[in-house]
Amino acid sequence: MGFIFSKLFKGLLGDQQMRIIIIGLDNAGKTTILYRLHLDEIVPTVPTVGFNVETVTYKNLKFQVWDLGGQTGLRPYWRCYYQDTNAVIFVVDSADRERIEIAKQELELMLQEEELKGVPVLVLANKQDLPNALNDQEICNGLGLTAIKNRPWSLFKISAMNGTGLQEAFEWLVDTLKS
Ligand SMILES: Nc1nc2c(ncn2[C@@H]2O[C@H](COP(=O)(O)OP(=O)(O)OP(=O)(O)O)[C@@H](O)[C@H]2O)c(=O)[nH]1
Ligand SMILES: [Mg+2]
Repeated sequence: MGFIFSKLFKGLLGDQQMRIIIIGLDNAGKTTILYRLHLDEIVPTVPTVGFNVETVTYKNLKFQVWDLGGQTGLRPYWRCYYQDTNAVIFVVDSADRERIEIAKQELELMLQEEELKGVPVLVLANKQDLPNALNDQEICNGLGLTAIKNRPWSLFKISAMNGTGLQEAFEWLVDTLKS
């Protein structure tokens, strides 16, 4: 009985690969975040054309994490990756004050997608190490986050560059996916 239970438990948690996609405007820091999660390292990046995908293991859970290119011409292709997605990480460059409205529009488009109905969204306000970074209240207002009622969501201030906040944010996501 115990063995069966432990196998079942492992099947539910240990062997299951959750699919996560990371989206957001170009230069937000998505690829930097992916490799922070995967290797706990800063890797030099170039703008992503297409995607990067890595398996991230955290607390006995395996995540297949897809990092999608965020340049204007690539954003229409995000929806090609939405099927069977368990969670979305939406990354914002907190110092990019000029484009917060564009980020909001892209977020809204994503939230309307039928394939992502009810899927949790983790919003990462990245680049908090920069002096002119918007704070969480400003990001929350800028993206209109309080209007999101039909899914779990949360906002975390992070810096992929120095690693602050990312673990706490990912912890929220894991707890949300487990519950
Ligand atoms: N200061 C600072 N710079 C960062 C941070 N995260 C990423 N960057 C830098 O921002 C630039 C863009 O990072 P990427 O990870 O390539 O951005 P991206 O969102 O993947 O961009 P696309 O692939 O074009 O969509 C790089 O020069 C990173 O080193 C951060 O937390 N702080
Ligand atoms: Mg990239």
